Amino acid sequence: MNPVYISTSPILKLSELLEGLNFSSLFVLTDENTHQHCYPLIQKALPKEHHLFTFPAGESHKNLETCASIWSEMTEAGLDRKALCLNIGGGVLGDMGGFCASIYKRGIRFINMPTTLLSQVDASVGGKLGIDFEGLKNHLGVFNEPEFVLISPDFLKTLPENELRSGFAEIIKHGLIKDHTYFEMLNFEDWKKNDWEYLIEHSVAIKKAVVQEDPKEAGLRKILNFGHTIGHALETHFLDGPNHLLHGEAIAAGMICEAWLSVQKTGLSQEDLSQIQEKLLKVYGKIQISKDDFGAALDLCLQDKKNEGKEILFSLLENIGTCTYNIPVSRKEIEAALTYYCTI
Ligand SMILES: NC(=O)c1ccc[n+]([C@@H]2O[C@H](COP(=O)([O-])OP(=O)(O)OC[C@H]3O[C@@H](n4cnc5c(N)ncnc54)[C@H](O)[C@@H]3O)[C@@H](O)[C@H]2O)c1
Ligand SMILES: O=C(O)C(=O)C[C@@H](O)[C@H](O)[C@H](O)COP(=O)(O)O
Ligand SMILES: [Zn+2]
Repeated sequence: MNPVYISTSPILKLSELLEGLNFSSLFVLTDENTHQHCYPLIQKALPKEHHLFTFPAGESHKNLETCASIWSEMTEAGLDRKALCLNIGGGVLGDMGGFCASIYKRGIRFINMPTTLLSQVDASVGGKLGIDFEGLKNHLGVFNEPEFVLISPDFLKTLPENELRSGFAEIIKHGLIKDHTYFEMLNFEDWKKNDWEYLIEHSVAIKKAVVQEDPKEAGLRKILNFGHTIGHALETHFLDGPNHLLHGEAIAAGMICEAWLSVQKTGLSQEDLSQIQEKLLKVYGKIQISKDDFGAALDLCLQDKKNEGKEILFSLLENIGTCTYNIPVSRKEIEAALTYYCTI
């Protein structure tokens, strides 16, 4: 895996790192918010001549149409194979910018500067790139590594609170799947008071260790997907409506449903379920799901990338800190998990 740097002097670090790369031109990608809040914080580190492209923010723009606009811009800017793409943004921008760079002229190099908590602790690390397609999360994509990831916790100063909370869900996931002590030390009572710098470092270490063992998700890496089979289905189902969910909000609900399934299927204790549920509900509350949503959510689970043939395969907990994968779960059982969530 290529290096992940965490630095409180992003201008100095980026200048130094850019010097080591021999590139013909620099293409900088931002969305409308990171253009305003993040680009100015590192502009001084960039060569005066660079090409800046900004697209609209949000999950609903993580699609082929935005990719087409990025590829057109890269073409108009005359980027050759030695060009370098700098992604400044959250998970949407990193996933899509990396994907566009990987496809353009069969691949140019790219760098990730993640600017949300979620992208700093999770999305920027591990080389999963892609976009949503026909209402399916990350349906088109590739595995490919950035030259490096440069994380600056300073970016978080302008991040809206609901986005910070969304990122916290992936941190909670890291504790649940790999590190009981980490889960226990998280502050759920007053979640905004968590020590983000420490959590970024520790979560990146957990994610790196898993990805290094299984970069292309042949097995072990599936544990990083705990909460995501049902979480993605909910995120996608509610994407364009009034009950729109951020990624982490959907995953938080998904983790409760999948912790319940873990009690039924992989021996998670009832006490552990109660603890997980209580802590997640304290931070995220309960999302509005009704029986009318179940059919669409169940159909979406059929498209999960962990599945094999017609079998829906989940990653489930054995206890807090240990996760197993490739557990077949029937439609009926998923429906029961959603019903459980509705009744808590
Ligand atoms: N590749 C992976 O391994 C991986 C892992 C987890 C999630 N993801 C993907 O990541 C996406 C979610 O990422 P996200 O939560 O970062 O969402 P995002 O990229 O949409 O960013 C959230 C919002 O915050 C704004 N923003 C970003 N940085 C800011 C800053 N510093 N100050 C002010 N505003 C800022 C953005 O413009 C956007 O409106 C989802 O599409 C999810 O599927 C990918
Ligand atoms: O890195 C991984 O592997 C993950 O599963 C991390 C997830 O948090 C992330 O949301 C990822 O994008 C999900 O990937 P997908 O393969 O389920 O689309
Ligand atoms: Zn995720």
